[in-house]
Amino acid sequence: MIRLEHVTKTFQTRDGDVHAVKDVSLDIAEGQIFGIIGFSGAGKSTLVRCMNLLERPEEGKVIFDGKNLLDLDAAGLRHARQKMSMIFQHFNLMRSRTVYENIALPLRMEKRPKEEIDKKVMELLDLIDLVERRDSYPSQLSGGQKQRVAIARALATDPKVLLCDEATSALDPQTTQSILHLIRRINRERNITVVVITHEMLVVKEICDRVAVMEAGRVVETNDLVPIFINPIEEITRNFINTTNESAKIQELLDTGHPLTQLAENQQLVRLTYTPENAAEPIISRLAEKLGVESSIIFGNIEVIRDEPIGTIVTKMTGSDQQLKDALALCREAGIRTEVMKRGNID
Ligand SMILES: Nc1ncnc2c1ncn2[C@@H]1O[C@H](COP(=O)(O)OP(=O)(O)OP(=O)(O)O)[C@@H](O)[C@H]1O
Repeated sequence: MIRLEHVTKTFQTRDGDVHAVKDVSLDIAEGQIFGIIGFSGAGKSTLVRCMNLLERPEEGKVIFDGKNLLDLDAAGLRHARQKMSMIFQHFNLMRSRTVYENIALPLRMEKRPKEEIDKKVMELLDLIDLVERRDSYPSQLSGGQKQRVAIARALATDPKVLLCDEATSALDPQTTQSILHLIRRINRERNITVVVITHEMLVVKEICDRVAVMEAGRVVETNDLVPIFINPIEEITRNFINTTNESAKIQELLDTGHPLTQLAENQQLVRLTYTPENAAEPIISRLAEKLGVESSIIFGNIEVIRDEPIGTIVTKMTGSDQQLKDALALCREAGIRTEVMKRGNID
């Protein structure tokens, strides 16, 4: 549906060039919810704005529905943009217009007949569950309600793609959940491809089918949701994933030198991540029986991602240098991901 090929965007500023997006290639399939995650300044907003040419990349191709948008004339681009709607963190509603008028606006700009506009707006008000608030002004609505109106307005022109730039970042967790459910419903029921820009892995975990991780203008890792949780390659990806479970707390305990994380010279602290396929493996007893390595569990957690349970435990393993190395190898052989968080002899 959307393909970016070697997209590069540089801003010229008084302080020099800012390389916001560097050589990014991505493939977003029709019907997918595609997440782009990264810290502030990673280039996510610029990248998504390159998708509808709100920012014009100086290099690369932006292919939407088989056409390179950079080759289109003004009319062609206008037409393509009607099929790609966008919602924002701060909703961007017209404050002087009612809910009804805000949703009707894109249709009025297209000079659609009044009856058609009325039918469409009422259908969308029903979808966002705000029929009763049709005559309210944005200032009379909660943040979640405002975002619902923005979503309805974005859907008015029957887009094929919905671009969401930090759409839930200004909302509380409960409202975030309800907006994410609405986005997922729209995706499923209307077959609208969704691109979600976020700095929160919880958002990715909740609704995305596939995710790209951005760092300093580049996409450093892309994968489907479950594999990226089971086997993240880049450190930044691992850090994002750890924000979705309590195992990040272990890092805090490590950083503050908590007694639980103090190690003797013959110990190592290891995070083990396992999936249903290898969960049956009695790894802790096998380490003891086969290698004589003792393990004490200091943390355990199971997350369910797309109905797939993914377990994490953090263990303190005790043994000689060789035994500890063999322990890691045995875990890996069993398909369990291992990450040594700390070694006793390098305190
Ligand atoms: N119009 C602009 N002019 C100059 N620099 C810009 C412009 N827009 C973005 N940048 C710079 O490009 C880099 C990437 O910004 P961008 O907003 O795309 O990142 P982001 O990952 O979306 O971060 P945030 O979530 O904070 O918006 C930043 O260094 C930013 O300051």
